[in-house]
Amino acid sequence: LKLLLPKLINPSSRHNKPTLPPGPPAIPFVLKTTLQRTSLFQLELVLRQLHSKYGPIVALRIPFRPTVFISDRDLAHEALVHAGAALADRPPIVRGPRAIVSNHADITSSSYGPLWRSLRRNLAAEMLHPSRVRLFSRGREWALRILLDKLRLQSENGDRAVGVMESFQFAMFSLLVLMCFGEKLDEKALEEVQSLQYYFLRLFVEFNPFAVLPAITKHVFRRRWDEIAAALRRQEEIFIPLIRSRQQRKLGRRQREGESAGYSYVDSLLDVELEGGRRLREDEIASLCHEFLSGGTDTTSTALQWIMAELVRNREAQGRLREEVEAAAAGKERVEEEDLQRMPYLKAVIAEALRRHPPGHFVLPHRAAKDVVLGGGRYLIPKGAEVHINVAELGWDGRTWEESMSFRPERFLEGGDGSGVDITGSREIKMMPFGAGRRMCPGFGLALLHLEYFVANLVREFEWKAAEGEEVDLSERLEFTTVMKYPLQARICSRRDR
Ligand code: HEM
Repeated sequence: LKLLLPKLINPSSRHNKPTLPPGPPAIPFVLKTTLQRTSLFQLELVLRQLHSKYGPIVALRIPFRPTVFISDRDLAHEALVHAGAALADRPPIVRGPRAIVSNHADITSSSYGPLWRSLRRNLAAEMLHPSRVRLFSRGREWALRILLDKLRLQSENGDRAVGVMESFQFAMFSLLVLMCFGEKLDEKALEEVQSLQYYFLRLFVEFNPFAVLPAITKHVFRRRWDEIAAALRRQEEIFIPLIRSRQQRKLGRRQREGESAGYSYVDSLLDVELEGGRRLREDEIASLCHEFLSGGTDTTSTALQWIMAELVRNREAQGRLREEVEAAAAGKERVEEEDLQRMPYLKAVIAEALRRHPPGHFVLPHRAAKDVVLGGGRYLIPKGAEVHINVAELGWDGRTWEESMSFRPERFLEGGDGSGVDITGSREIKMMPFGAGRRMCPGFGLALLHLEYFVANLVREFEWKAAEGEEVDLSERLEFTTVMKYPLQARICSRRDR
């Protein structure tokens, strides 16, 4: 390390060989430990300063695990697409709650290998392929009804503004639970599972006392450890009977009564054959269900809230969208899925909101499986380094986007700077709310469908206005996703009473 450090810090000793990207001097061990215990995502402000000092690629010289931050679209494309395979790994998960919750069986934190491949292929082909997604159109109608009923009740509040995020989350969660377990759970059960999900999500961004020496810290923070273990047990108590019920159904011995769907994520997981022919255990299936529910609900409802917030602020955009929706679904009770294809402005509104307010400001951490060189041979990302890409900064880059901080859906229509943008980033990256490359979010198609279907119907059903005399505040706050600091309060007036 002594030999290496001067070279890393002093660029003149480079001799044109690729070197670690620029950055502040070596970070002492104490800081490394703190970084590991808190979330790197909380460093966003510090990073902005580092990027303005060192440029679009910055390395923190953390001993044994240099950590690289990228906020430039070409470098991001090089890292995620060209060098995709070498940077498709994930850092090992820090021990403690994160590891217990994922139970070493989820897609998100699996290293780039056979387990990840089997699980991801199963999710993509058996659940998220358009032919599978179509199986749940009745479920989407049902979830939409839940949402509209809740909002209608809220709108009876006269002209007062009401908070809408909880209703968004509940409807989205009900739908994901139906897709996951094939069952419509009652409201009480749904609320309990949902509150457990939020409990686990918070663990990701809170201070993690078990990251260092868990064998000791778990005794020091005994109460907290026991509380997490109890929440996990409770989640399994709820999930495992639901999993068994699908297994019985598969074996032709249907046990549970009530409404159930013909297909579910659990059904696909029961059929997964891992390397060596092993099947997934019940507790592993439970972890994957947890991942499906948390991955699918929180991000999508966060995005939905940002979209509706922008539409409340931009009455002109809301009016234009409503006209498009009315024309495409004329004479129908609801906007149906096939109508969405005739709504370019709706797609533009959603793309613009995802650019301006990506629910995740960073992709999940990537890890270099071997030495990788980026920036035309200039920067070395050594094996074992962590790589973080700043999704939000890419979408706000003034070199790519005109008036990048304004909400202007028109830019995604013909002739605009976002026209024809490839959201998967395979050709080039201009924005990447779902990441890009091998680890890109497999749920992006489903998320876009849910957003389009819900937004079109929400705008058709209600007029959305700000609270009397107030403007919607777009300040941000980091939870698991980047949410509205002041959750949206809107006056929602049914358009059926006009
Ligand atoms: C608006 C909604 C959503 C957004 C903005 C979003 C965003 C992301 C991002 C940025 C990543 C990390 C990519 C990377 O590390 O390079 C990711 C990964 C992932 N997402 Fe999503 N996501 C959304 C919805 C969903 C849905 C609906 C599902 C599933 C039903 C899902 C499942 C996953 C999974 C399993 C991964 C891990 C992929 C892997 O490691 O291979 N997401 N998502």
